[in-house]
Amino acid sequence: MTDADRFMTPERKPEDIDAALRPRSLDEFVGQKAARENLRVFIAAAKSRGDALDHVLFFGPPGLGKTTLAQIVAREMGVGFRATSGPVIAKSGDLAALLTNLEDGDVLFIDEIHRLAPAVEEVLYPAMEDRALDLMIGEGPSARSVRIDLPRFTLVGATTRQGLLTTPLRDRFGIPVRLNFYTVDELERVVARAASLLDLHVSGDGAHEIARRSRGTPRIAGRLLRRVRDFANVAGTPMVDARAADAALNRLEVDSLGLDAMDRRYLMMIADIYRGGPVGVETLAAGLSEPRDTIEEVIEPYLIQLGLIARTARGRCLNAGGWKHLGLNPPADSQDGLFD
Ligand SMILES: Nc1ncnc2c1ncn2[C@@H]1O[C@H](COP(=O)(O)OP(=O)(O)OP(=O)(O)O)[C@@H](O)[C@H]1O
Ligand SMILES: [Mg+2]
Repeated sequence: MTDADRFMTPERKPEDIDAALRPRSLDEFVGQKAARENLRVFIAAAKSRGDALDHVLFFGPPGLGKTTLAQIVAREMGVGFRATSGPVIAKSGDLAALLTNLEDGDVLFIDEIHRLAPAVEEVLYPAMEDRALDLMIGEGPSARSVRIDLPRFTLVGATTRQGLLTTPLRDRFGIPVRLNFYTVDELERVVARAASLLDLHVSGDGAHEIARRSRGTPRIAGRLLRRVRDFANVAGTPMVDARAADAALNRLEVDSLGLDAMDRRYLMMIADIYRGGPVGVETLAAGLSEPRDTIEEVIEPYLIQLGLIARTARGRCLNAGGWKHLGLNPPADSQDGLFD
């Protein structure tokens, strides 16, 4: 199974017709309370000064609302929104063109900002710091550098890999915002809101069931809700309650913790072949035929959040909760159980 086939991956898929469910204001945005309240203050302050908002960096696992918040920032500031992404900007000239075409106050959103080419990144430094562009005119001995002033703008960067950002780039963001996995309560509200937008009747316990199996991720909650709706439509169920949701999610092979077949294969590999670990991530990647990045960015964060596995210096280990979830006992000589 490749990642593209995974139903529970928090990564974007074409079928997530996200736009309809995307909250459009800070008030509609559920969860991430600290981030939301801080943004509200910074936006109000910038507006009262008549200034552009300082540059913002959103980082955290896929599907938690980085792009959504970037759009909200522009809307709340009442400015234009231009979007691009790191790998798309091939040459420094492309970025220069984007920057010079901004209108006063605009938000420039760069998704996957950790994937900017180094030469392109160099252009961003003076742009972010001094609102200026340093261009080289001519070649050889007659070459000279000219400085062009840029309109005021806010750079909003998003990344799932904050650790891969270079220090000079990271330091130029005045407002770094970490997004965390959502609580079940918060996801219940995400599900209820999405259900009403989709005109679907979901009971409180139905929303709870979907929420607790959504891997802490609103994108997955939206996706599960759509699939549950399909089952409900075909079965003619007028109201999705916990039983209907549970039946649909079981058919999708999403287990009681929201783990799918890929997660269980990952856990089983550590349990079965490596007796609970430690085992290196490269070894797991080879064994599962998955890229290391997918394992580290997509599979592991939620398993760690649930306390099923631990990342240690010597490799990945299954915790007592991981053994329990698999319905297995750790081997008698295992060190595990000591650490959780
Ligand atoms: N706080 C929230 N409340 C309600 N819905 C949300 C919230 N955050 C995200 N969503 C929904 O989840 C989906 C994914 O959000 P978004 O695209 O912003 O994630 P992302 O962090 O940018 O993901 P990626 O890293 O893959 O780009 C969207 O459909 C959005 O409607
Ligand atoms: Mg995004």
